[in-house]
Amino acid sequence: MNETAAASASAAEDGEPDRGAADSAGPADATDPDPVVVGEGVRKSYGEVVALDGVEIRVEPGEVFGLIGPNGAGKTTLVRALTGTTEAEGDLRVFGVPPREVDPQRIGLLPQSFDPPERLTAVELVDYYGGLYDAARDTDPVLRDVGMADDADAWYETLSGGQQRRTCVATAIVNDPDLLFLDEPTTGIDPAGRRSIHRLIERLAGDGTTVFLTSHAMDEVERLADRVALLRDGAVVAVGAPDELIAEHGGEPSLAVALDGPADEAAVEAVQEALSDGAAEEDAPGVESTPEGLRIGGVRPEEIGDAVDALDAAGVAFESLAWSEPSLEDVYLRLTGEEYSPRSEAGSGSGTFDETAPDGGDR
Ligand SMILES: Nc1ncnc2c1ncn2[C@@H]1O[C@H](COP(=O)(O)OP(=O)(O)OP(=O)(O)O)[C@@H](O)[C@H]1O
Repeated sequence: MNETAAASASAAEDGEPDRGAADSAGPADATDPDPVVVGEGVRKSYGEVVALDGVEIRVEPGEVFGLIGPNGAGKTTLVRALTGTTEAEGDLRVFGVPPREVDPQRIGLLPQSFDPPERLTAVELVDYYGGLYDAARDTDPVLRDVGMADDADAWYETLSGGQQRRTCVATAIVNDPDLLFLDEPTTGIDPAGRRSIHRLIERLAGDGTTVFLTSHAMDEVERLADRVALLRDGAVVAVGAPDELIAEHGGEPSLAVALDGPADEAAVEAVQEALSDGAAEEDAPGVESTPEGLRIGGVRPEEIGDAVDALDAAGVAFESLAWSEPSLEDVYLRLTGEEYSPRSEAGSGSGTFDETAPDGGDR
């Protein structure tokens, strides 16, 4: 039995859920003034291990709320506490009531690990989970939503990892939940599958579903989340819209210069000196050695040509250049204290260049 079934079962074990109280919290639509999720001073320990250390969190109706943080930060524990699959201290409210009193019909949960109850096909599995609720959507359109219509009759255990994950997402949305918890929904899913899950999340959010998303894929969270909370050592250390967090904590745009290894001190100094030529010291871009070469900070796109001139003047022959804007990944790396790691692949807001087009061509 997985946590979805466990959540329903735990509600049943505790007696009939307090539907009156849940209903009085009102439907989860954009006009609902009450937060969907509130956590104040949430604590949870496993023996000596403090998994949650005073979490403060608030999720508004219709939001896609992203929860990020390093391995072991407490994300899954928080999801479990909010879905009533584990007990935690503090004040937790979902639709205005303690998690175990929420009408299970209103909640969808894709747990991090999923253990189907027995040998079933994808369609049988979604039927099974649909049967746990008073009202469920038809299975076929749910499987279509997650791109599994063509493999509906395949045994779950014979599906690829990505197909299995998409089937799991189907079990989490079969009851058309008002609040959907997705704990790392795209882990192991190929790029096309990820896109289909992203579109599905966008569509669900557009229809008013509140989505609580945990992920290690920063691009995914940056794209999907209205607001993001960064959890570190069991506490929220930053929360805000991705743009706000990037502006506050992401740092500056930079130019990654690929060499045949880390730049030595002399090369860093030479480039720094060439860049500083004529500029006030505080205005000169910062240069630092990286495992791949060196990084010049604070370079705007129109300044890439100047940076290339400085590299030439310093006698630094580079293999390629990659300019990038700060992203949520930079926020994550800075706030978690993990080592700065320049992104090498081109993505949104970034571009790669080679030496034959030092000004970046027609970007
Ligand atoms: N059932 C458990 N028994 C003992 N310790 C646990 C249990 N569940 C979680 N922990 C511990 O609590 C801490 C938080 O774990 P949790 O799984 O919530 O982190 P996470 O942020 O979801 O990590 P990941 O990104 O790796 O999934 C970790 O130190 C973990 O080892």
